[in-house]
Amino acid sequence: MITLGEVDSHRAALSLSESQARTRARTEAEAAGVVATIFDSNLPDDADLIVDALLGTGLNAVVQGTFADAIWAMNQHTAPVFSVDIPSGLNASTGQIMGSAVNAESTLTFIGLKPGLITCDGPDVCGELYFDKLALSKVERDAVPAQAQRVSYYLLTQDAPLLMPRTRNSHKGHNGHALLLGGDAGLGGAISMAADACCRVGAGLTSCATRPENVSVVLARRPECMAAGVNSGLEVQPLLERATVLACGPGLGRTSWAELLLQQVIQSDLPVVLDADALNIIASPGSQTEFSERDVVLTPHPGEAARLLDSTIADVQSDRLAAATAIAETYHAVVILKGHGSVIAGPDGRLAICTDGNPGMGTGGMGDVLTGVVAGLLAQGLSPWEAAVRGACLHSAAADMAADSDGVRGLLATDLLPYIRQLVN
Ligand SMILES: NC(=O)C1=CN([C@@H]2O[C@H](COP(=O)(O)OP(=O)(O)OC[C@H]3O[C@@H](n4cnc5c(N)ncnc54)[C@H](OP(=O)(O)O)[C@@H]3O)[C@@H](O)[C@H]2O)[C@@H](O)CC1
Ligand SMILES: Nc1ncnc2c1ncn2[C@@H]1O[C@H](COP(=O)(O)OP(=O)(O)O)[C@@H](O)[C@H]1O
Repeated sequence: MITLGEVDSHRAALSLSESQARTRARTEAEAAGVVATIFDSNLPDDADLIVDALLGTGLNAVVQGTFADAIWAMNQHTAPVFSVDIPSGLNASTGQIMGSAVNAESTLTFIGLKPGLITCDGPDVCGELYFDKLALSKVERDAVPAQAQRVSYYLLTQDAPLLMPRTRNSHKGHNGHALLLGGDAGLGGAISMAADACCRVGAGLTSCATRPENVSVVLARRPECMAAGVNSGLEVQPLLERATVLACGPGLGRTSWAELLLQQVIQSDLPVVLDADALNIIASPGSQTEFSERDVVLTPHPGEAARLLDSTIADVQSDRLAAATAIAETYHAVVILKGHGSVIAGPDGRLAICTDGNPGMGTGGMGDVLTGVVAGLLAQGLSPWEAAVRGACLHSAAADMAADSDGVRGLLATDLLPYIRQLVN
């Protein structure tokens, strides 16, 4: 770990402007023994550490000119780069690289953890992240309102377990009955994985409504799950009457069969998780656009989020917090905007960013497992916000454990299941 003391003793400074603040910074650096030179496209070959204090949290435009040259030079140099507050070129609010950004070995950020450090491209460029609240008092720090709460499985379980222990006298009826709907032709795996995850997170009973040809797929994978083949809304009705929580979307497809199932789900007043094609269908013109009287969790990936907002994936990724908030407000639902640094947004404006997870999760079926996890947590009585925050962290932390055990590449959605079970206990 690089400490500030070590940094002070190294010769590394860039001087690009003569503004008052920079002049003062340079004066103080020189007083501390730093040799200041005008940047001329080259950095000293013999530097053994580069301190990047070039651009800060106010950056809101693409990096150009000498600044871009300096970032390029730092990234080409063999010495490790230590970024002060934020890697230059990274947008502190959104985590977007503004044209180019420093690839830091480590970043020491001050006073507050900037959302851009933990979502989108932030984790890729900030390296090891350290935090210092400086010498500010709590009153001074509280004067800078936090944009979002950082959440992780570790942080959530520091003082209490993720889920309350069960009473000895509890039975399956106390742990909820989740009904999962989806699994069009050829997509039976999606609903089957969601159901398995729902069972493993601890739902008392798990049922599926799927295409008749997928019933055997679900039962072969998880005989504890009850699977019904459905062709019409009438066949869904009795299943809805037995359920306490719904989830709809994994492998649902976009046929009239899918619309028929979703219609039954929308008409119910049970708590619900909507994912994948259920989101694509509600995003289409003339569909249901808000759920103000109901407990609803929407779990879009950036592609689905773009459809919900009638926007583009690039727009969603350019400000993930704003996109998640816009969906939460429009649909009056809790939203998990998936991807690295999943953003959880509530219709009341609450925001959290999950810092668990790894790129091994970029494989088909991972989101289907998350749907089952969140449904299983709702079934056990968590509020939509708690189910979304705890579900996202539990899912990603399980993926981290699986990746720690056998590596990132080749990680499969079903590899998470034994770890999910460990983490809920
Ligand atoms: N075994 C099974 O049965 C499985 C069944 N499945 C079922 O298949 C159905 C179709 O689902 P789907 O998500 O593959 O299709 P779709 O909504 O068009 O999304 C793709 C678009 O989204 C984007 N995108 C995604 N993530 C992103 C990110 N992090 N960051 C940025 N962009 C991201 C991506 O953008 P790109 O970057 O590629 O342009 C692409 O355009 C659905 O019912 C599902 O349940 C799957 O679950 C797999 C296993
Ligand atoms: N690089 C990454 N880092 C952390 N989490 C990731 C990463 N890539 C994907 N994920 C997670 O994996 C899941 C993928 O969901 P989704 O795209 O809906 O998959 P699918 O539709 O195949 O089931 C989400 O929970 C997402 O947050």
